[in-house]
Amino acid sequence: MKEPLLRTERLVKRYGGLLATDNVSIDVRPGEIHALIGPNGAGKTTLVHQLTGVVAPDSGTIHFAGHDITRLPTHARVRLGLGRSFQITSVLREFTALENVALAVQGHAGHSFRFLADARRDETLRAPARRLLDEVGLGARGSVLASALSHGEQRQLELAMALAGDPTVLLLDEPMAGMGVEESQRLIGFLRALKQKHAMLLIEHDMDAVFQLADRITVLVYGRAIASGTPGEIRANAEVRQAYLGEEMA
Ligand SMILES: Nc1ncnc2c1ncn2[C@@H]1O[C@H](COP(=O)(O)OP(=O)(O)OP(=O)(O)O)[C@@H](O)[C@H]1O
Repeated sequence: MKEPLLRTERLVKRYGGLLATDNVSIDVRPGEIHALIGPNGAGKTTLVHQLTGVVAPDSGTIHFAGHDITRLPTHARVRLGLGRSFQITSVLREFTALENVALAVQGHAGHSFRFLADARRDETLRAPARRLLDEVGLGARGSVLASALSHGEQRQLELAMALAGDPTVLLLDEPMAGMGVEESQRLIGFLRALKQKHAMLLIEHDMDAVFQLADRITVLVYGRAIASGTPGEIRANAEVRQAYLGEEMA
């Protein structure tokens, strides 16, 4: 079995008397999509916030790429290759898709001395930005203003912007939210193609997408990881069916 890239050990986060994450140990290995599922309030967002450095755990550790990152600030984690997409990326609506990705490439390359206007024209930024747009299926939409993209396309754009940092692990927070069936299916195809280069921790409520995409699934209920395994194992797990999946997967 491959060594994990990202690993938490017994992560605990309390809010007053509530255990939002209760000794959660989870890992992400090279080439895989590991999905984290569970009912509302199970602690998924709290776990991701601890991984990104937004929330400090009360106890437990987080290791990434050979480093103990438990107390590192967010930007240091990003620099090590821990990326995040959705719900934080700031797409500039009045810039084109290509310009947005070029700016993300610039941001990750640390060219902060350049002016914004330059970044939009700079071929050394636009060339990798074009490749990233191709990778997420937006190659033909580079010259379209971000504000004119469909909801699904904006999600693809955010994904391209997250990939600009070439993350070894990508945290995806509900990427399918608000998407129609066709858009979700397209995104599933792109994510599947990307996972060899960018392992992923996927938080998603759309169980069809989860069971299509995940190599492994961990189920969180009341802050506790009650089961972890392949999609087949999770589907067959009596405790999971009772606590969460219910009739949905019957
Ligand atoms: N800042 C906070 N202060 C107090 N309680 C919080 C805070 N953040 C989260 N909680 C509580 O911790 C628990 C876990 O919440 P969290 O948002 O992590 O769950 P979730 O699995 O992401 O839910 P959802 O699927 O609805 O996004 C919930 O009971 C929530 O009310």
